[in-house]
Amino acid sequence: MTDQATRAAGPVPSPQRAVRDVPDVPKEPVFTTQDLNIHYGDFHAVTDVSMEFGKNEITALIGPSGCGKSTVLRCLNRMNDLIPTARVSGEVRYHGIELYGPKIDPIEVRRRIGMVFQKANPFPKSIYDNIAYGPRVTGMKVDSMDDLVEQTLRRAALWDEVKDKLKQNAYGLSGGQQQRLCIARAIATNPDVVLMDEPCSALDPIATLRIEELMAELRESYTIIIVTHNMQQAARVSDRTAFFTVKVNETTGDRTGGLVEFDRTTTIFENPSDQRTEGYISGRFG
Ligand SMILES: Nc1ncnc2c1ncn2[C@@H]1O[C@H](COP(=O)(O)OP(=O)(O)OP(=O)(O)O)[C@@H](O)[C@H]1O
Repeated sequence: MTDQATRAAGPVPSPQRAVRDVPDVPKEPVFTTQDLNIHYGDFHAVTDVSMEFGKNEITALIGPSGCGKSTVLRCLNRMNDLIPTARVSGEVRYHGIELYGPKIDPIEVRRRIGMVFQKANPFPKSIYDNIAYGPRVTGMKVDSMDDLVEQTLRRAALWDEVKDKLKQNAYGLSGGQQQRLCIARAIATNPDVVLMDEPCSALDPIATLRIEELMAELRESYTIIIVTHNMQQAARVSDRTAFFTVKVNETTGDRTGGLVEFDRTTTIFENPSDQRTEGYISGRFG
C-alpha cells in the first residue's frame, strides 16, 4: 500500500493502547547499531544509523518509501547476505556480539532472529508441517512434535481455528490465518527476535487487529521489530519508533536513507523533536 493511501485518513491519533512504562533508553539492548551503512553495489542505500533495540520491546521503523526501513530490518538477521550486491559496514551488535564477525554463522543467526514478510508465504504443506518444518531442519530436540505444534499454534492464537484440520494444506486458510501461521512458523524454533516487514499490509482491518493483538502478547517472550507504512499501527503497537527519511545530497543529488529521530513512540507521535518527523506524522510531508 502506498504512503499516500495509508495516510489518507489524516493526522494520526495518539496511541490508543494501554500505556506501558517504557524507559528513556532500552534497559537491555538486543541490537545496537553504530554508524550502520548499507550499500547495494555503488548505491548508498542507508547511511549512519545508530540506535538500540530493546529486549521485549516492539520497535517500529517508519518513514517514506525508499528510506531504507526494510534494508535496515534485513541486516538485523543477515538476510541482506542473500543479496549479492548488498554490503554492510559499521557496527551491528547482537547481545553485545558483532553480528557480522568472522565466526558468526548466518544460518544460526536466522534461527535466532526469525522473520515474517509482507505477504503470507506458508509452505505448500499441511498446517502441521509448516510448524514442524523449522524444528526438524534445524535438528531441534523435541520430546513430542505434536505438543510443540500445539503449543506454537496456541501462542500464535491460531490453535482453536485449526486444531481440527492440522493435516490440511495451509493454502486453505484465510490470508489473516496464513499470516498468523507464518508468525507461528517463525516462533516454532524458539527465536529470540521476530522481525516483521509490513506484516499486515495485505490484510483487512480485522485480520490486522488480530495480528496486532498477537504482537502485544508475543512481546512478553520475544523482541519484535516491525516495518510499517501504517502510522496508526506503529502508534498502537510499538514501544519505540524510529523515523527514517530519504536525504538528498544537494551537491551530487544522491538520495540515501537515514534515521531522523528515534524515541519512545508516545514522544514521536505527540512531541517529536525534528520538524521532518512532525511533518511526516501529520501527513504534510513524505
Ligand atoms: N536488492 C536491492 N538492490 C538494489 N537496490 C535496492 C535493493 N533493495 C532495496 N534497494 C534500494 O534501497 C533503497 C531502500 O529500499 P528499502 O526497500 O529498504 O526501503 P523502504 O523504506 O523499506 O521502502 P518501502 O517502504 O517502499 O518498502 C531504495 O532506494 C531501494 O530502491
